[in-house]
Parts: sequence; structure tokens; C-alpha cells
Amino acid sequence: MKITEIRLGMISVPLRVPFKTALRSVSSVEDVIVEIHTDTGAVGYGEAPPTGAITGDTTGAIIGALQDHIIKTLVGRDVDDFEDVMKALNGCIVKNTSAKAAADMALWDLYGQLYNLPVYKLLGGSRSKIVTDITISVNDPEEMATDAINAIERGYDCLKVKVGSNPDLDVARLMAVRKAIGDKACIRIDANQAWSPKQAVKLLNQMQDKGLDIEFVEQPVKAHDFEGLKYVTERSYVPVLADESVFSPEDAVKIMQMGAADLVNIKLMKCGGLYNALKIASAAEVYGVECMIGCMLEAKVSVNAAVHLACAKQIITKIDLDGPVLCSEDPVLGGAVFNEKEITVSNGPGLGIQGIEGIRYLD
Ligand SMILES: C[C@H](N)C(=O)N[C@@H](CCC(=O)O)C(=O)O
Ligand SMILES: [Mg+2]
Repeated sequence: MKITEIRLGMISVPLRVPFKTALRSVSSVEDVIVEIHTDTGAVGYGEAPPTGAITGDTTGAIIGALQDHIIKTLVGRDVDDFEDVMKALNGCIVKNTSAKAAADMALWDLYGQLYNLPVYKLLGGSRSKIVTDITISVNDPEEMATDAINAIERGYDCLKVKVGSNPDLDVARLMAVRKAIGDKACIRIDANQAWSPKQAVKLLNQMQDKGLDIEFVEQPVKAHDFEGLKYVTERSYVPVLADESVFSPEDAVKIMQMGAADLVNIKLMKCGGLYNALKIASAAEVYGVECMIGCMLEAKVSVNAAVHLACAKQIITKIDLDGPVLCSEDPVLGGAVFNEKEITVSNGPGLGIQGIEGIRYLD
């Protein structure tokens, strides 16, 4: 199965409500689509969101990395030489993990089609259903309480509550949300790097003292501050999950060796796709550190690839794949079925995507 052409396009999908974190606020998904065509007629699909605030990858940078490096490296190669192809993809440019992730998942899609197996089965997985949380954007406490009630009414039983924008309000935010939902859902929180290490310990222990029952906190301190993360992990009653601190498998090993976090968040857009995500999962197995699978604000093409990984790896025990349910429409034909919190993986070959509506091709 030889790669003959790689086409790029864009999709736009409005969100149901604006998505707000301590790092950014957005109202639609505007993602780059990658289509890898082959001499058998098989097509592999990938998607890359420009999450500049986290990955540094803008739309222009994603397109540039693909056009100037990745496409030239991949066209003419045989998908069956999979390890060679993956090494070439990862070696052709440093960083640019979102562009690499889009190409990586399109290649896995093709590899599964070549051997007529869904990717999660190719990886040895057997679970076909997973349950995601849903994100509550950071706003004033009353609005967050209303959003939490709406999420419960949609059937969610785990909320990922964003905090950190004006941290003085964070305890009040969590009190309002917990009061509104009672014990109808678990609450995990994500500070998206907003707190200092000491502030984090103080706020988390206040939340614990007030009986808010926080499952874990995601990325309380700056991404580069591994020592600060360790400081919080050692002193907080609330378990700590490393998100923006872990891009590469090397980051993951360092965090685990240091004991800087209790849990690690794997995201395809941070690590460059399934090939590297599998290395993080293996390291986590060795260290006995459970993982969350997360996403950026993404539509279903790329989140679908993360679903396959989650269905394959038992070390992934927490699911934050709510990108598609935050969107007001789904342009993707085939792939996983998202029925609010319940996600059912596709059993079609590869990643199971049959097409994408409304692509604006760049060529
Ligand atoms: C969408 C997901 N639940 C989420 O919160 N992901 C990120 C932020 C994504 C973004 O800004 O696009 C996270 O920090 O976990
Ligand atoms: Mg996060």
C-alpha cells in the first residue's frame, strides 16, 4: 500500500457554548484535516487542532510542517513498512506534535485497513465501550452551577471543572457546583497551570476541608515547573494529574521517576500521535501510574483515534474525550458513536472513518 498523495483541508464546527479555561476562550473548532491517499484507493484520515496556548501549534504552523516536511517525507513510502514510516515521520521535524499526530493517525487508519482490523484490535484491545467526563468551563460560580446541572441532565456522571481564571473564586466555584449536583457526579478539576505551588496546596486543601470530594486536580502549576508539581503532589490531599507537563514519552518518564504526579494525561496532540502515546502508556505500566486519555478542543476525527487507544490500553482508566459532545454538529461519517457520555468504538477496519463533510481543501 503505497502513499501517492496527501491532501490538506480545514473544517469548522461551532461549539454548543463557548469553551473557557485559564488559558483561552474559543467558540468553534477550526481544525486542519489530513487525507493520506494510497495506490489501493484506501484513504487515511487525520485532524490537527491549532491549540497555540498549549502546544504552540497554530493553523499556519501545522500546515507549514505538513507541507514543508511531513508530506515530502511520506509520499512514495509503503504503509507496510510501518516502523520505518513512523520513524521518518517523527524524525523529519522537531516539535510540531499536532501536525505529526494528524499524519500518525491517518497512517494507523491505513495500517488497520491494510490488515482489515480496527486499530484498537490491532493494538490488542478488547473493550469496545468507554465513558467520558464533560468539561464545565470556568465562569462565575452561579453560571458554572447551572452548566453542571445541565450536564447532569444530559446524563454525565463525571464533570471536569475548569478553574484558575481569577483563583480567588475557585473554592466558591467548586462549592457552587457541588451544592448544585450533590453526589450525582464525580468532580475532577483542571487549573490549566494557573496556580503557584503554594497557592495550589492551599486551595486544594481548603476544597478537601470543605468536603468537596475532588477526584484529582489536573495541571495545577506551570508546565515546565516539575519541582512545583512534585511540591503539590507531596502536600495536597487531592491527587495530582500532569497534563501540560507531559508532552513526550521522555517527559512522562521524568515525571514518573520524580514522583511529581500521581497520574498522567496522554493527549495525541501533545505527544505526536498513537506511536508515541503507546510509549507513554508502556512507561506508565512499568511505573504503575494510571493514565487519563484527553483531547484538545477537537472534532471527531482525532478524538476517534484517541478512542481506539483508550479501548486498547487498560492503564488508561480516566477518559476526557468530550471534544465531539462540546460541538454542536458532527461532520464525520463513521468512526466512534458518541451517545453523550457513552462512546462506542467503531469495528470497521482502521479507524473506521468513511468521510468528512464540509472539508475546505487547501489545494
Ligand atoms: C476538551 C478537554 N476536556 C480539555 O479540557 N482539554 C484541555 C484543554 C483543551 C483546549 O484548550 O483546547 C485540557 O487542558 O485538558
Ligand atoms: Mg488539562
